[in-house]
Amino acid sequence: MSFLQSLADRDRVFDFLAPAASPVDVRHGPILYLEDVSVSFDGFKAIDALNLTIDDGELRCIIGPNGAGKTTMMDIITGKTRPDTGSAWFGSRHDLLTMNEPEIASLGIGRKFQKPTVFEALTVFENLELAMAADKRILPTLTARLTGEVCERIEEVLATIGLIELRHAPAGILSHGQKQWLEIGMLLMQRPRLLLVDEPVAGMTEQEMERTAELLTGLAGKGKQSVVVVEHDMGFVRSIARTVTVLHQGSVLAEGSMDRVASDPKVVEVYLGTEEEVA
Ligand SMILES: Nc1ncnc2c1ncn2[C@@H]1O[C@H](COP(=O)(O)OP(=O)(O)OP(=O)(O)O)[C@@H](O)[C@H]1O
Repeated sequence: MSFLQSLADRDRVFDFLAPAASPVDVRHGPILYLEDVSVSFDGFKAIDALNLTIDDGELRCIIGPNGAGKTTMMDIITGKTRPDTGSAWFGSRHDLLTMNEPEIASLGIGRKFQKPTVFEALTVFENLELAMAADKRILPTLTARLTGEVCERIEEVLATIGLIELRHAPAGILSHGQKQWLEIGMLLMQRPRLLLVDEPVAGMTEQEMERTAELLTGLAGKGKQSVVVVEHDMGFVRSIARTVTVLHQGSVLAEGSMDRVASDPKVVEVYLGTEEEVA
């Protein structure tokens, strides 16, 4: 069938005309809701009856010793790992356990892995442009109007991540911290509602850590993004944390303000004898 013929086919739904996934509904509850989630690997319970609730616009830090289940929890939220039991909802409409990874990403859940994976030969601007093109709901070449919108969004994101001056620089010359911000920017291009960020400040200078703290706290907000940060650096967690969740052996050991969890004897006990220190 020719393209013109296919346009005349009244029953055909084109990808670029299809409505975007129904928006996340947070009117009556949290943006992310995990209930009684468990998963075992070869009989070992990596996640054990985990309950976690993240509110719209919240910035949540997740801490826990090595092997506590932090990565596995992120894998479950993004559809990479399917739990054996439990439920996982994105707002009140989207049952995450019925969806695959691309479907979950297109709902507005973005994940930033620890190592930055920007395209080094492309400029900062081009990296952001490419991130937008990866959004199947937008055809960047469709019309000039769309291209204008894309450019506007890129400018907004450049300002948010503090890389306006470096927009034409190849990503390969950026510092480690700047690459991390660019990758966060690439996620922002698709206007996620929930950002999962894994160890964002590992390997950063003090100054870069401060800038990252500002960036992440600035991103979180009702109707903007909710941000979940998994981080080992306790100084950084203290600098950004409102609510901290401590994972241990696949379930929540403690939750509350940094001061509250840091003085919880159960938390002190699991961190004793490890390299990390809750301070
Ligand atoms: N695919 C898998 N197969 C077998 N075991 C796994 C698998 N994924 C995770 N595990 C185990 O599950 C437990 C939880 O691992 P996970 O990586 O989620 O912990 P973590 O809190 O992210 O640790 P870290 O801080 O070291 O990254 C660990 O004991 C790990 O060895």
